[in-house]
Amino acid sequence: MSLQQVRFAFPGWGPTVDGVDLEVEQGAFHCLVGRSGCGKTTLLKLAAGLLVPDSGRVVFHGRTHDAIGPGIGFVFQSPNLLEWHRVIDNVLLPVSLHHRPTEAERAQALQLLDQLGLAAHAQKYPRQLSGGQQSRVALARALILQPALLLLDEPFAALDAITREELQRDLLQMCRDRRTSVLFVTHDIAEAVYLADRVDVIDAGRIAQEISIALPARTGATRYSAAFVQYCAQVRAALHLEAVDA
Ligand SMILES: Nc1ncnc2c1ncn2[C@@H]1O[C@H](COP(=O)(O)OP(=O)(O)OP(=O)(O)O)[C@@H](O)[C@H]1O
Repeated sequence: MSLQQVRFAFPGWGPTVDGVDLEVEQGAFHCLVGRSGCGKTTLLKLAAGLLVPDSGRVVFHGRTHDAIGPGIGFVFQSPNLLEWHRVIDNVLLPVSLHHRPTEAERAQALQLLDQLGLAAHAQKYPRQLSGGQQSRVALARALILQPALLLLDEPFAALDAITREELQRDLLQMCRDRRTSVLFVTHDIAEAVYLADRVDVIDAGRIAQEISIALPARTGATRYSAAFVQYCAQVRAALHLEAVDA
């Protein structure tokens, strides 16, 4: 997926996205980091085709696209589950919009839930789940059609630190296994450095800096490594945040 010289302004306002070039290669994991209001969500909606650029192009699989199709999964900050559907049927929702799910598709949904530690909860309703479990269901729903590209807008922002770390680990694993390309918006510098191959620092609707992250396979120890701390410092500097002395 690539954004080429994308510009966008809300009617009556100055540019929110101001000439962005961004390329997400297959299997790559990119994080967009920036201050509140810098245009991250708008950029993600442009990438999804939920907004249309005033100029420039969004290209997905070689074509300019104009709507979220089966090749793209989207996860919002809140899980947005359908309260009157069981967990399994929430996961199968993107399938149900096209046809009645087959047994094979139900098995696939159950497998996804199993990978996310939710096999025992498939028949429950969303209100019977914790916030972290609901986020996992939203992730499973976004993955059910095996999208080539996953767009996530601060999906773990409302979660406690422990649940968040577990979900970050599971998300990385699932995207790596499927070679899913990811564009992930977050305010959290450590989250971005842990997840990303590349962090794009956004400022006033532009990419202010691109930072490639070359960490070995992420494990629990990664967050305490010198290289990890160094990358966080680099992102902080790009955001003009006060330096943290080692
Ligand atoms: N519908 C709208 N009409 C006018 N301006 C809007 C609209 N939606 C967003 N904006 C403005 O566009 C700018 C960028 O918003 P956006 O939601 O993309 O920022 P963000 O970086 O995702 O912020 P946050 O981190 O707080 O979620 C903000 O100044 C916001 O006020």
